[in-house]
Amino acid sequence: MIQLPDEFREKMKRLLGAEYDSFIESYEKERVQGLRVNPLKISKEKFREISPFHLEKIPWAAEGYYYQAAERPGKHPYHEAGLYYIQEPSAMAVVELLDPKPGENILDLCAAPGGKTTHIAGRMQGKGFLLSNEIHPARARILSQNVERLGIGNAVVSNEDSGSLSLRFPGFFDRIVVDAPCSGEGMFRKDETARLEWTPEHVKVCAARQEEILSNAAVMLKPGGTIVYSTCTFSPEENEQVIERFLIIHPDFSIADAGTRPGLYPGRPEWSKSGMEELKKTFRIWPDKSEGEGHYLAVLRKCEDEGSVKKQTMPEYSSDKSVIKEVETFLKELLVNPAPLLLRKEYILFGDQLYLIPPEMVDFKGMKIIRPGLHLGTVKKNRFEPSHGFALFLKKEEVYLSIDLSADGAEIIKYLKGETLTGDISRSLDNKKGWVLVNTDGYSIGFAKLAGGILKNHYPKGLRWM
Ligand SMILES: C[S@@+](CC[C@H](N)C(=O)[O-])C[C@H]1O[C@@H](n2cnc3c(N)ncnc32)[C@H](O)[C@@H]1O
Repeated sequence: MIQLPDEFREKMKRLLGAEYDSFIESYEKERVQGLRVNPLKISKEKFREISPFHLEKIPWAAEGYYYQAAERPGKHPYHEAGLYYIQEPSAMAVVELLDPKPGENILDLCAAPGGKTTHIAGRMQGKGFLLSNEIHPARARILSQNVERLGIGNAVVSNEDSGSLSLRFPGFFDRIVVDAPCSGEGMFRKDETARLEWTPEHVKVCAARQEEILSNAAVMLKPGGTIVYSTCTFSPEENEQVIERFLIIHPDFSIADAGTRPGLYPGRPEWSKSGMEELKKTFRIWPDKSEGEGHYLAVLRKCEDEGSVKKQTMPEYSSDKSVIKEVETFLKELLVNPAPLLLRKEYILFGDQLYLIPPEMVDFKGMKIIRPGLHLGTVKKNRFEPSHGFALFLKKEEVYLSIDLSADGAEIIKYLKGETLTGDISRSLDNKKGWVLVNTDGYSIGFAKLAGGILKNHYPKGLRWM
């Protein structure tokens, strides 16, 4: 049995009373593993058909499945093609409750490594604007890689603190996720560091930080908008008590009634300071009652009549004619139907890197931005080189030149290792030349460049399999 902090055990015993034995026994069970299908790439029905894994439905998550730990889906070509995201099952409840819609402005405030962001983007279907923010620079880069891997084109990845963002985006977002940094008691089965770092003082520090982040989120929400607050911890100080204080300080907010959900249990008013009955409408996932590690969730709604929303200024899009001509020529050569992208004019150049930013993104001068939108590629002298992210965004049927490698074959492994592709594969493209979209079982995974019958591998060096 794993070693739990003594004070944690005592506290949970005090809180749970008769329910304690069952709770503590759950630490003797194996942790459960989940993956979430990425609808930007594949439908869940199709994925079930082609999946080499033994999948079982997660009751509270439309795109979520349990898999067997020994199957290691993180090491499969489908993972590199962004067909799914590996995510702890209870964490999938957050976006279910958020219920994002195509066309909305959505903020994921504490977003790395990207579980909620990739889930939200799947629901948005490429329409609307997703700002995905992470305070720690190294974690923000991992988040950006996951946005790329899942082929997301309408997200901006930023590296800001919540206070700075709130000055920039007052009343701007329809929905916000605050998946707050917490003491991680729900991670104890899988994460030794969370067990070692846990102290009652750490719980208090987390609670103060959560209140600050949630207050900043409140500023950025439109009247009538929704925040989902969540943690992966059990302590009432970071859950019911944070929501209780938030509602007292923000009378323009209330807890939304999200009904009942399979596997989700009511919040505990008796663990708040005032016994606030409304807290019953928040949710808990318990590791002994549901097949998940544990979570707390609250859906908060801002009332409708909050005065006018500040008008935002738009960014200065790149107007460099030679760059735009270069990329437009490239898109016409690559794409069967380039019109939808050619109509877009929201180009931004970061050095020699060209991005197409979501049209709703406001002026971001002075902000720390890791990924300002869809990364189209690098502007070189008299030519344009497409990015890996653009390959993952595209679909096989959208391009003139493509090859398809079986996920079970040797060629895909060669490609993922960065080797040059020769023989039958390049011959299948006759004497053509140019950028070729590489697919695995029909799903885009990267680019190669065809010249003289040889396909030069453009799978990024940093991602290559050893
Ligand atoms: C629970 S994790 C987020 C997990 C993520 N939402 C996902 O689904 O993959 C909390 C995140 O908050 C970040 N964080 C830490 N301190 C913060 C602060 N003061 N303000 C905002 N975010 C913070 C952490 O770096 C961490 O990435």
